[in-house]
Amino acid sequence: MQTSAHLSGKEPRVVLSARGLSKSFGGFHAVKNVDIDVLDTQIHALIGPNGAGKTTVFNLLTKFLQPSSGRIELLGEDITKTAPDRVARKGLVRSFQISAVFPHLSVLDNVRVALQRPNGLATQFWQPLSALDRLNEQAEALIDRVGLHRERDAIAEDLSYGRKRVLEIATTLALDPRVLLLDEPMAGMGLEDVAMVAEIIKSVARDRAVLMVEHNLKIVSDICDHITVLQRGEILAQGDYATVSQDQRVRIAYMGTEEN
Ligand SMILES: Nc1ncnc2c1ncn2[C@@H]1O[C@H](COP(=O)(O)OP(=O)(O)OP(=O)(O)O)[C@@H](O)[C@H]1O
Repeated sequence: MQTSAHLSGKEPRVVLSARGLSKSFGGFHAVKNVDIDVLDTQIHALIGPNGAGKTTVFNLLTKFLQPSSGRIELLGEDITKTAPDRVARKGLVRSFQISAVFPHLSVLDNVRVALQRPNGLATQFWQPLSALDRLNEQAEALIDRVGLHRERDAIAEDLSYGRKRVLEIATTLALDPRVLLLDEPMAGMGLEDVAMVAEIIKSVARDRAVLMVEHNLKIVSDICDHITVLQRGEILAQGDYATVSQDQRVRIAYMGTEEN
């Protein structure tokens, strides 16, 4: 796939990297010696069978878990020992599950509340929602960007599952992350919502990096520039889809067959 950076002839730079990342739970090595580079303007997929260590890698990168060993850098800065809230403020943001959306607020109000944070209004949460009116223009632009304009005034809990996930992505984008981590963003969606979210992810990756855990290989092949395959906590293969899908070890480990 041609990213905007490729088209402009500029090599995308590494914005998030890990070296020798490992995590043990008791004597069990859930993640072993993982090296990963996430590049700006690229969509990077983390795939692998159940229990491969994908969620643990996400938790390590966002510092929800402290690594047993290894080093993590965000925008060239060592964040190995940085607390998760500071990592988020530095621009590495994970899209949370639907619980992050306020169910009784409208789509517009959810986005306006999310926009408070980058605008330094976080301590004014107790004020009436009308205090957020100056964020309306920005909120409308974000709502348009993710294609929720028709649902602008709908109450979040009345949205379909797919639209709730889109709203969740919008509230995460309100923080303007440099690196966006998405955990199975299309899980449980119908085909129409999958196609829409794929387009949203491609669009948001034009000016940031996206790292996503994804089980659906069709989605991975359609939108991801780079793929890291994990198995039993270790990297089995890395590269573009053509490279990893031709790898015999990936075929056996991930698909359980050398065929296809
Ligand atoms: N807190 C924990 N304590 C003990 N073992 C854990 C813990 N968290 C994860 N594990 C184990 O580490 C391994 C990797 O789990 P992880 O959830 O990272 O895999 P995954 O690739 O995300 O799997 P799935 O696709 O099923 O979500 C699994 O064997 C899991 O049981």
